[in-house]
Amino acid sequence: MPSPQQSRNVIVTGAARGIGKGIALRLAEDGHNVVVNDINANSSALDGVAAAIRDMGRQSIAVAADVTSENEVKKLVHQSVDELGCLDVMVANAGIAHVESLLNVSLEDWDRVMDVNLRGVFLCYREAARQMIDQGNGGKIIGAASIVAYRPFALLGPYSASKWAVRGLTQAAAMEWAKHGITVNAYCPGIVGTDMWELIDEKLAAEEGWQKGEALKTYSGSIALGRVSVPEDVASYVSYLASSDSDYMTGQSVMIDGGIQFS
Ligand SMILES: NC(=O)C1=CN([C@@H]2O[C@H](COP(=O)(O)OP(=O)(O)OC[C@H]3O[C@@H](n4cnc5c(N)ncnc54)[C@H](O)[C@@H]3O)[C@@H](O)[C@H]2O)C=CC1
Ligand SMILES: CC(=O)C(C)=O
Repeated sequence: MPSPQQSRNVIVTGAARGIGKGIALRLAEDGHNVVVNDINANSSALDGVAAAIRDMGRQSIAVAADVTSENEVKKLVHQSVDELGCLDVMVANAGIAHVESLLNVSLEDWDRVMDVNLRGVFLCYREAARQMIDQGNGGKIIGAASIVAYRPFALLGPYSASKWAVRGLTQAAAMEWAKHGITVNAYCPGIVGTDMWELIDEKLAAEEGWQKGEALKTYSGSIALGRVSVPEDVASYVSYLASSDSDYMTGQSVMIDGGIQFS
């Protein structure tokens, strides 16, 4: 008989909306205390997520921080530990998309995507690991990759490269931190109906001369299970990664895409 899950203290970045919000609410339902983070621009939405978690009887605070800033990520971790007592699980979810032909991608856009999707994940992984190693009880570090970490989408070149790199970073971190009892895994969603896909659809339409909605329809045609994903699909898998049921799993980036990619 499996033992009941113990309550853990968790940080979820990019949690004001979309997949991050879905993960934060699911982990709170699982009985965990959740610090929710997002960049400043989303602070009232973020406050709403923290309030919803407190309404479930868990502890939660909203901490605005830009994951690309070393100082702000350090403060996010310290503030979370001050509030909750320790950190058991880090979910480095924040990410941005950029749709453009590689021939036209500027260095500024390249850097912006890499800064949020790779540097941001690295900073969250590293600061969480430092805290967990100090605590001496292990921990769980979880990052946002994507199916494009296995097979890129054309016109999402820098984004695909950043997610491919998150997969590599996740493997390296798993190798280095296993001796501290820390597992490191990533989730690879497919096509999730969030604001990010609204933007991708709009930009792909502009690049390809398509109608609004056509890109989403075209790409979602390849989903074996026949529907676009919702944040809760991804959150169920992250719930497993945050639980003791996944204790023997590390360094993996697993697709949760309804059957788009088959590796
Ligand atoms: N929507 C999809 O189909 C897929 C999404 N993903 C990944 O899942 C993660 C979440 O995606 P969605 O919820 O769809 O995106 P979203 O765009 O709906 O939400 C992302 C959140 O991250 C926040 N954020 C952006 N930059 C930040 C920064 N510098 N610091 C802190 N927060 C920041 C945004 O304000 C936003 O609230 C991303 O890493 C994304 O790349 C992966 C595969 C598919
Ligand atoms: C946004 C994203 O990662 C995909 C594959 O849609």
